[in-house]
Amino acid sequence: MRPFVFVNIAMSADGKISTRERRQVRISGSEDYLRVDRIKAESDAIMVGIGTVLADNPSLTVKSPELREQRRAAGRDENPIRIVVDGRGRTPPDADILQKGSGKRIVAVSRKAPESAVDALRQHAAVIVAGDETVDLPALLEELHQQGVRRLMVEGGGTLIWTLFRQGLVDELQVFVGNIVIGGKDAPTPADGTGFLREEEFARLRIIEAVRLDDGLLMRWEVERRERPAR
Ligand SMILES: NC(=O)C1=CN([C@@H]2O[C@H](COP(=O)(O)OP(=O)(O)OC[C@H]3O[C@@H](n4cnc5c(N)ncnc54)[C@H](O)[C@@H]3O)[C@@H](O)[C@H]2O)C=CC1
Ligand SMILES: Nc1nc(O)c(N)c(N[C@@H]2O[C@H](COP(=O)(O)O)[C@@H](O)[C@H]2O)n1
Repeated sequence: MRPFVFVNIAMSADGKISTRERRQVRISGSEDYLRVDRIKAESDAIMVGIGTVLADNPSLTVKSPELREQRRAAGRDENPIRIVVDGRGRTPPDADILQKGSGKRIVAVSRKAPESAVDALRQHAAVIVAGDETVDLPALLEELHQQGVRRLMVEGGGTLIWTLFRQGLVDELQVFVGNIVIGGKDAPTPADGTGFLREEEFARLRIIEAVRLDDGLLMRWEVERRERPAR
């Protein structure tokens, strides 16, 4: 068993999620940031890849005091469990995700992570070891489900999102398309990695909602369920 997994990402009108220097850019407007805060507060856990932690240093906390209070009133931690997928244990111990806000943190590492890095991370987070070279995502999701995570939000980046799609582990995709063009063939996109080659491999989506938000567009897609071989 695994949690319901939904991806939320903001991209430019030309399909980029940051610049080619991987510098975080503001793509969402204020309405979308409020929406993101809401869906974060509704989630049991929020997950990013180490590339995002190193590039953006996000805290992934719930920003609205009202939403944090609602979570507390419901007997939950103020913030969802914050998870980093980090094969080699490269999360800096002073990263905002480990330091800012209350609540649980999990760093998921592979068996390739140096023991010294894992020991340092254990001072700030629970560490889950899954996979030999990279993090074994199906095993991680199963473990999260066992720990009570039912609704998992994935905030990026493109490599992690691609791997989840490749392994058939995404249930819903929410994309905010902002009114900017970033350009650059090397600028990251919502699903990077190697990409599918054959049409029968493509993840197929059904539209749930498309609404105007800020000066952009919010699209919600359901991912069609089918057996897809992991490569
Ligand atoms: N516009 C937006 O909404 C967002 C944009 N971003 C942008 O995305 C970029 C970062 O994305 P990426 O470099 O692709 O990094 P990423 O955040 O997807 O992390 C990927 C890294 O995680 C590690 N990893 C370990 N096991 C893995 C597994 N099983 N599957 C995948 N990765 C695994 C690897 O070191 C891999 O390189 C930054 O430029 C950031 O600004 C990130 C989040 C949201
Ligand atoms: N929804 C959204 N819109 C944008 O325009 C963005 N640049 C991002 N980036 C994501 O938000 C994280 C920042 O989190 P904190 O504010 O530090 O909690 C960043 O790491 C990206 O995952 N998102």
